[in-house]
Amino acid sequence: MLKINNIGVSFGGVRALNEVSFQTPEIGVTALIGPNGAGKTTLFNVITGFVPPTDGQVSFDGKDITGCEPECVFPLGISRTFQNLNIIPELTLRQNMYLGFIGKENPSALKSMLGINRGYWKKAERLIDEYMEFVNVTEYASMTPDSIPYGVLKNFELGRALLSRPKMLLLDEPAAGLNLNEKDNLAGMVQKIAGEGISILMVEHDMQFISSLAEYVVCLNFGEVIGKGTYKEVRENKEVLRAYLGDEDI
Ligand SMILES: Nc1ncnc2c1ncn2[C@@H]1O[C@H](COP(=O)(O)OP(=O)(O)OP(=O)(O)O)[C@@H](O)[C@H]1O
Repeated sequence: MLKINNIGVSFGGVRALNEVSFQTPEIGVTALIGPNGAGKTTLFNVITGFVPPTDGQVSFDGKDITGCEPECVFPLGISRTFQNLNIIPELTLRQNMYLGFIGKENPSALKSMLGINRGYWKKAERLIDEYMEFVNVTEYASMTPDSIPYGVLKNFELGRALLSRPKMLLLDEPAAGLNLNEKDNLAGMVQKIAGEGISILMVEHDMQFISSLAEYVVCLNFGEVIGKGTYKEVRENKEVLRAYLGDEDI
């Protein structure tokens, strides 16, 4: 589905990614792991068009999307969440949910003002209700983010990313900052989403969370792939262990 071929990214003198290649399975969950600064978020930014690669190609569903900007990548069916919450503080949760439509479908503003495309907005309202329900945030719909628990806001971001009904979902540290109960709930949701045929690529540090979900794992260190395969294969990979634990602990 997603093919990363020889990707390199340089930020001035910093080589953030170097000759990164892997392919995600057609369906299921792929985890992208690696120590801090390994290049995980940079790779997400390359895939979603926020950072153009210096070298290499990205293809999705057989289409070359290298260097495509976010507004071209998103309508192809790639949706994402960010490491930090991307929520407008002045808007209610429900109002923030509308942002999940921007860029996928662009209803005419004039028709909306004249009330000609009511059907579109009815469908949008229905989808918003459905996905807020799915991620268990309905009871917070009319509240602004400052009075909503962090775990709820993380769930909300997942729901908003689903609103565009993507083929692939990129989750940047979805379990970060969640308690055990919240992580369990999130794992259940991720499993359901994957079960519906949406391919998931997630950056995550929580190994227990990864082991319970990911069919395929790719490990980066200093911008390079140092291991890929099943969770078990990667966990037993000496280079991966060295990157996480240091030489003396192996
Ligand atoms: N816009 C930028 N300008 C310059 N250097 C950058 C930029 N973005 C990232 N880097 C550098 O590229 C490298 C990879 O960073 P990146 O954020 O992708 O790592 P990461 O694996 O996501 O780390 P973390 O787990 O801490 O989020 C780091 O050395 C970082 O300092």
